[in-house]
Amino acid sequence: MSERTAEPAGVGVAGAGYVGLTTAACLAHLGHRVTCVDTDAAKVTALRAGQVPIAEPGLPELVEQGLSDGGLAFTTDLAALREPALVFLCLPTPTGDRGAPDLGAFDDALAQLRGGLRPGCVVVIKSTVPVGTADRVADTLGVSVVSNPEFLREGHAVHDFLHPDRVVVGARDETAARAVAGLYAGLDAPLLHTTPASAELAKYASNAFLAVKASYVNELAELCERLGADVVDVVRTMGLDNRIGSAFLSPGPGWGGSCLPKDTRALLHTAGESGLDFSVLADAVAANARQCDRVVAKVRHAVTGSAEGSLAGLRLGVLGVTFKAGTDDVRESPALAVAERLAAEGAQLTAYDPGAQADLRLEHVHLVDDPLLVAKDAAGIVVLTDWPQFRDLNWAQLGQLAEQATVVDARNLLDPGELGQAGFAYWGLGRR
Ligand SMILES: NC(=O)C1=CN([C@@H]2O[C@H](COP(=O)(O)OP(=O)(O)OC[C@H]3O[C@@H](n4cnc5c(N)ncnc54)[C@H](O)[C@@H]3O)[C@@H](O)[C@H]2O)C=CC1
Ligand SMILES: O=C(O)[C@H]1O[C@H](OP(=O)(O)OP(=O)(O)OC[C@H]2O[C@@H](n3ccc(=O)[nH]c3=O)[C@H](O)[C@@H]2O)[C@H](O)[C@@H](O)[C@@H]1O
Repeated sequence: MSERTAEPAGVGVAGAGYVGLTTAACLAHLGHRVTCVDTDAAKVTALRAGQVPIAEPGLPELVEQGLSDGGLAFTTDLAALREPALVFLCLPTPTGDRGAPDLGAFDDALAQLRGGLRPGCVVVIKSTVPVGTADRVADTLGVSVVSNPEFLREGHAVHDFLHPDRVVVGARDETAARAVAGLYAGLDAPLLHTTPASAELAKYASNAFLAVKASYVNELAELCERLGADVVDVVRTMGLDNRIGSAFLSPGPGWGGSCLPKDTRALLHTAGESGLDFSVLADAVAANARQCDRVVAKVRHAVTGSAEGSLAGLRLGVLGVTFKAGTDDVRESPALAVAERLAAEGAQLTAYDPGAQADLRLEHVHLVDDPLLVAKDAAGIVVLTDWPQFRDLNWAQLGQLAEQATVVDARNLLDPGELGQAGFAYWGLGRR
């Protein structure tokens, strides 16, 4: 169903990744005329043919719709951003030196846009960038700049863009703020007008808070194990308190992905530069590294029967390589971090992931397209990503194929009772 409500406006989008492509396709869906520019020629060619290179539900349909009704166009030519009244910057900001974001791609685009934007153009920063960037961009480009950070989750990108919990517009210029807010007029979401600095910091603060929450629950799971409590019951009890909320309370092999790790590093860097020892956040990051160690230790113990056992030469099956369920993204995947450590101890790893891209090749892991192959002759199976499909596998059959029916469920995804009935020794997190 079309959600065209606002006045059509010419919009340019620089970057056609998770955020840029979603922004472009969704704004076209909302009735705006959008030109999306990416320097990756192969990506642009594919997009022009309606091929969406990332796994995001609903995105291919919106791209197809935009291409066919003419509301959405793709190009490699940054000069196409001279015409639109609003230009979104959705460029990558990966980790650079000492945890600070690497703004190389972002600044390259700025250099190309300098002097080439139409008078009165508003530049909108959607990339996650350090506090002060909007003001710097305004000085560089000589136009109004609005900070409008994005909060979508991978795997839910279209849904989250069209149904956001909030839209934040950080601007010094009231007219520019109104122009950006107007783009979202068709959405039912609280709109916050802030300074650019507050909008920029709110983005980092949100991701960092999620990271702290996930690290808290991972440490809590360890405590549950030591005290003989069940973390599933403990977090269910916590989550029913509205002040805490039930989201982001599942223990796992650590939090990863393309954003939480880099954004926590960036915020720690910013805090450090300003002289603040943001120790709560630093501890959450350190706890995340320990979580990988814990899962590796648990696998060692479960599979060899001893905390000091050797994994050398043992075949292990791995379920999940993406950083979470519902995505094809393996950037900073905790599953791969654990796999790499297991491989370093000499284990031979065969992995299955329902979301991994067909051409994905991994250094330490043999990827297969059938979960049964993961179990074959395995000394143990390790669940590292929370794909719900793993619950529905024929575990009795997996148990028969395995040399040793042991499962380490590093996502607490499976039902221990059912696994027991299927003949497995079950090892979860925080629930022994
Ligand atoms: N991935 C996510 O879920 C979210 C990401 N963000 C932030 O959004 C920004 C973009 O992230 P992603 O979309 O994940 O990145 P991505 O890596 O998926 O996409 C970036 C795109 O920009 C293109 N590009 C690089 N340099 C360019 C240039 N000079 N001109 C035009 N295109 C260029 C690349 O070819 C690529 O297609 C980052 O700052 C990230 O922190 C914010 C919220 C969610
Ligand atoms: O800035 C970004 O890029 C985005 O980063 C995260 O989104 P995303 O990276 O898609 O991933 P999440 O769903 O937040 O999961 C992050 C990691 O935490 C882990 N996690 C999450 C929840 C939980 O209870 N336990 C847990 O271990 C996940 O498995 C995953 O490894 C934020 O949730 C988005 O709001 C934000 O826009």
